[in-house]
Amino acid sequence: VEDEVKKAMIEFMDNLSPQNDVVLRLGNWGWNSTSDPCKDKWFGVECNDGLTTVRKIVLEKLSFNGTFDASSLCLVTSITVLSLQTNNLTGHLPLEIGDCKALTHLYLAGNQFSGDLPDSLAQLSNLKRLHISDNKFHGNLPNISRISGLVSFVAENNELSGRIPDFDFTNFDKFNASNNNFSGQIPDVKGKFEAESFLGNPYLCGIPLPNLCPPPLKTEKPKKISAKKILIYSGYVIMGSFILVLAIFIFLKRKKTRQENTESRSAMPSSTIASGETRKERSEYSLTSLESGRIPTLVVLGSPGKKTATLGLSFEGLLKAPAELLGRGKHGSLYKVRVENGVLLAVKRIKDWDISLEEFDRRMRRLDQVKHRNVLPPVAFYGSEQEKLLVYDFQPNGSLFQRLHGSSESNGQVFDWGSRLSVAAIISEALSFMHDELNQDGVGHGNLKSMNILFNQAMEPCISEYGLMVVENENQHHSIMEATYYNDEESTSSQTTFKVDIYGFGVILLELLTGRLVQKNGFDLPNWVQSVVKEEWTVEVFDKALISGGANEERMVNLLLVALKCINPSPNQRPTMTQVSMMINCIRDEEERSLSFAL
Ligand SMILES: Nc1ncnc2c1ncn2[C@@H]1O[C@H](COP(=O)(O)OP(=O)(O)OP(=O)(O)O)[C@@H](O)[C@H]1O
Repeated sequence: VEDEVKKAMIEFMDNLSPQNDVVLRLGNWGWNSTSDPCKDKWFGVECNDGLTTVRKIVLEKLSFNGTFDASSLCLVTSITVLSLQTNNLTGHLPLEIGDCKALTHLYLAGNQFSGDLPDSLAQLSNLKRLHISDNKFHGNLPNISRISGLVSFVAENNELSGRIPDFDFTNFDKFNASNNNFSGQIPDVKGKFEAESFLGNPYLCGIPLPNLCPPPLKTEKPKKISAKKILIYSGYVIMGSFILVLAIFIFLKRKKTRQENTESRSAMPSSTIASGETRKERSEYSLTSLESGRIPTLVVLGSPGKKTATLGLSFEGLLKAPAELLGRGKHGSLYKVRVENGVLLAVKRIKDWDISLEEFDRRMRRLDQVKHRNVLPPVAFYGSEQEKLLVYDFQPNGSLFQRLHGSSESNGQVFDWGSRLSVAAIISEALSFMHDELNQDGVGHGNLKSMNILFNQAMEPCISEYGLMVVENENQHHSIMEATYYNDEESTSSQTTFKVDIYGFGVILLELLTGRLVQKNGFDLPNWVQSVVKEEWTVEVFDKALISGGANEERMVNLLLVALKCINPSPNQRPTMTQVSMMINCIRDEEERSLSFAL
């Protein structure tokens, strides 16, 4: 370990325990300039395997009564875990804590710290656990909700005030803000924490506390309407009624014409259902923007014996059915629709897809020909100039995104290393198959992400929404993260779409390995992993749940290497999906061999 590091650590220790008797004790514990923190195993210090870098400092229950000199300690930028719990440390938490950039765990509970928490805490973007309970911290919390990987915040018994930041509680396993002076509405805790986590804050309100928040104050009194205005409004009403009568007249006339049209089209093949746009009931979504000149048709795909086809799916039935909005992505909205016979469907409504109707029709029929058990085929489609509808069977078991980042109670299952490796292998095989089959057509997935990996009835992962995007000219409207999919010179190649998928798949592998969200509040998973890996191979990247579950580190590193190949900034350097699939299968074979040895 370098001399500067040693010096900084000794300085930090001198401030922690200014009393001589402790310094004497330290004589036996190391912490002096003649020895090495790693090789001579200073008390409370843990290093990397090569004994060159200090990783953890744990100095708990030692009755230290000095101060925390972060300006010295944080010169040791490699520290990931710092625990000074249960001492008698006083003073502020210094601003320089923000320089301890690698920190993942910061435990300061059970001391006499006081003052405001510094804003620089919010710069610790790798932080997972922040425990500061039983101190005298006061003031507002810094914006630590921007730290996307945070899984616990424990701060009971302080004097903290202001609002509780809008944390994303989805990944949290511990949270306690009780016995402080927090006020205002509690943010949505996603049902993960009970009242105990918030009790003892007299001005805090809302779920999960029993006291509801007061309704927002009404600022404006209704104004009196003058006689002049009444006259104007009555004019509008009369004019409105006249327009309404006219509209009904035109509508009835058109309806009659359409009925005649429909009758004359009854000789069409049974898989193509023509329908008019009249309907008495309206479901939550409406297709009012359908252009009038064209009679919309719903094309039902699949063999005639296929379940959904025989259930007599029709466009009109689809429109009438009750629909629930599941999500609004950047490419369109997704609805869960229960059709007449009780079957649940997922209907994707895409607006402004720059694809001709002929190409859309050709593409959907082509996709219908390429079948893989782990790729969800559309069961029907509808196309007009302005919008396209894609109908899929509804998958009841959620997405990979939910499985990784949703609450563990919701599915009651642990997502262990074996299952994650298996998901990676299955999806890579399915994608490799699709890429091979559709190579000539140049149709890739185009929007591969963990939300588009769904678990079917048998809990097998399936790729959904394959081929819904035209990638060639998407550069203009891609998000910041996706911009890295492209390299300017190479983006015009017809193979771009496949390379984009490989990047997307690499990111899914990173999510499986780290358990972290891809991108949130400025956090960028690929960049983060690359920066940690660049320093040196480290287990810090991996999801703690995998490590505590006994996952094999070597195989995790091997999978990480595959992921890094996939997210290579230069598309041409990325492997093909067939190569990726082979690499992952090798890792899976090794895993299986090791399991059979263990038996
Ligand atoms: N067939 C399906 N069955 C059940 N759930 C689905 C189905 N298809 C998608 N979902 C889920 O519905 C939600 C919304 O899906 P949607 O496709 O609108 O999101 P998105 O992929 O983020 O959007 P976009 O592709 O426009 O970026 C997601 O959680 C997704 O996992």
